[in-house]
Amino acid sequence: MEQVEIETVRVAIKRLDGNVAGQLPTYQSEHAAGMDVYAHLDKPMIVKAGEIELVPTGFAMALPIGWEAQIRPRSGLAVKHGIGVPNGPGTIDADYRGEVKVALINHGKEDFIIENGMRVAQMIVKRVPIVEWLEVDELPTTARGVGGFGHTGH
Ligand SMILES: O=c1ccn([C@H]2C[C@H](O)[C@@H](COP(=O)(O)OP(=O)(O)OP(=O)(O)O)O2)c(=O)[nH]1
Ligand SMILES: [Mg+2]
Repeated sequence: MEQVEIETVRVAIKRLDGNVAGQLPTYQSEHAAGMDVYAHLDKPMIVKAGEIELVPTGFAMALPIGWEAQIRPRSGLAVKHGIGVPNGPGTIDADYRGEVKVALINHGKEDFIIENGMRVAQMIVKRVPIVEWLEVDELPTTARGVGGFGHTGH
């Protein structure tokens, strides 16, 4: 694969009580965009059909200021079992020091069992600019203007 500019970022991560044997998020392939995130459970959890559960991961982190993490669904779980992330992508703020948790929703017809160590979602770490509003009376015009929500056709 062609080597272009690669950016790396160091992020402080902490295993929470009981996560000594647990796994921290890991890339599953050499150039994966997302790191898979593991359920950290004492006993299996059930996400009943049509319901939402919050899955603990056993870690907390300190993202650098100006960065965020996104918790996204795994396609395999979505396609095979109807498992999604209801707040997807979930947002982890740079100032959050609590346990990272994964909200899962079961859109399928069958209850879904989560075992300890199951890869329940994936996490992407991204830069996010801090916005300063510049309030104006008139916005710059564009060809699109106010057209949206299917304005350009199908
Ligand atoms: O999938 C997620 C989404 C959020 N969080 C944690 C980290 C995030 O920084 C915090 C707050 O999330 P968010 O801002 O999305 O939720 P809120 O409802 O606005 O809560 P708050 O008022 O605490 O910001 O919850 C997770 O662990 N997993
Ligand atoms: Mg919030």
